[in-house]
Amino acid sequence: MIYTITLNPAIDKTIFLDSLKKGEVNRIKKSIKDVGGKGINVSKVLKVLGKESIVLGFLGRDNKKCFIDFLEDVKIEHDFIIVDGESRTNLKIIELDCDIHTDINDIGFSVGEESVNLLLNRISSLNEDDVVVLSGSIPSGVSNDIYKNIIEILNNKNVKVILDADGKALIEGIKAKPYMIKPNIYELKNIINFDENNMDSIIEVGKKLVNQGIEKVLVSMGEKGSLYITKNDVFYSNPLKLEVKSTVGAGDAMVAALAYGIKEKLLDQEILRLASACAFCAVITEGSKMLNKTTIETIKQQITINRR
Ligand SMILES: Nc1ncnc2c1ncn2[C@@H]1O[C@H](COP(=O)(O)OP(=O)(O)O)[C@@H](O)[C@H]1O
Ligand SMILES: O=P(O)(O)OC[C@H]1O[C@](O)(COP(=O)(O)O)[C@@H](O)[C@@H]1O
Repeated sequence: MIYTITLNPAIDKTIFLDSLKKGEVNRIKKSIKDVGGKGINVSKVLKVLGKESIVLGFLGRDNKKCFIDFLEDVKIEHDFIIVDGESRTNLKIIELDCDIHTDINDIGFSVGEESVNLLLNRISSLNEDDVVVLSGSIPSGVSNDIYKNIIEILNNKNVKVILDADGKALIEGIKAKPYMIKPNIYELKNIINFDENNMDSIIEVGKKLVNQGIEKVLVSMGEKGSLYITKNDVFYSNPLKLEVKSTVGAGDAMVAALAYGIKEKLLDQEILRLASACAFCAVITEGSKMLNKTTIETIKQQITINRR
């Protein structure tokens, strides 16, 4: 089974306005809401790809219904630890005049030690064939080394872990050597300094991480495409020129393809092709709505992968 772990779920509220004027009253043209948070988004894409997954993590008691209703509606299994308070709402601002997309992500609820222990116990029951996705920010009350602790538990059981995190959670997490990581270029820059305009420099950083014991590193570079670095290969997925509707969930769509690829034992090149197709499909989809499988298949045919 694939388990996705979302410690800090979110309702993504996307608002569309002509342009954001700081210090003034702004009028919204249109707004949409999606149930999100990184792990939940990964499970949504896995569902579209035809793979079952179970969503674990924390959920705020006060608005848990909208998450649970949505997941049950799309038939995604879940087993959350319910905590006091409300799961956050993250604001995604789209300025139509200048096509600038801005994310404002809330801190979220606070989680107590007892809830953390309940989650760690749940994770301890996973087995060798399982794949685990750990992604997103860490809520307050939870230590920055939670991902490191979880990876250590799972590595001891030979469970493959994909880590998609930022800042201290990523720095700590990679110390435990997860099977895969999917940093975007900014997340990677936060942990190691390199020249982001030089592809060889990015590859060198990826190889360094692989030499430290992380098997595969997928570096996503927004509109510049992505690099997949493994022990023996480096593949580059070329960007596609698309009408960008929302980049929210593009990284999560890639992570879903990584988990799918592990389970289906796909070749690295095919994993990258699928990851790119899912990401591009997310980019042409409004908010973080469910993707369309046929669109993913169509985009897949247009993707060029080069060995570097
Ligand atoms: N503006 C864009 N134009 C085309 N593709 C994009 C764009 N933004 C993201 N993507 C696609 O989505 C992938 C993930 O996006 P990225 O911004 O790097 O990750 P994250 O969503 O994790 O921050 C990219 O590698 C690319 O394939
Ligand atoms: O946990 P974080 O880092 O605040 O991120 C949460 C946000 O990430 C998302 O999962 C989108 O992530 P990506 O754009 O990186 O795929 C949103 O649904 C959510 O609002």
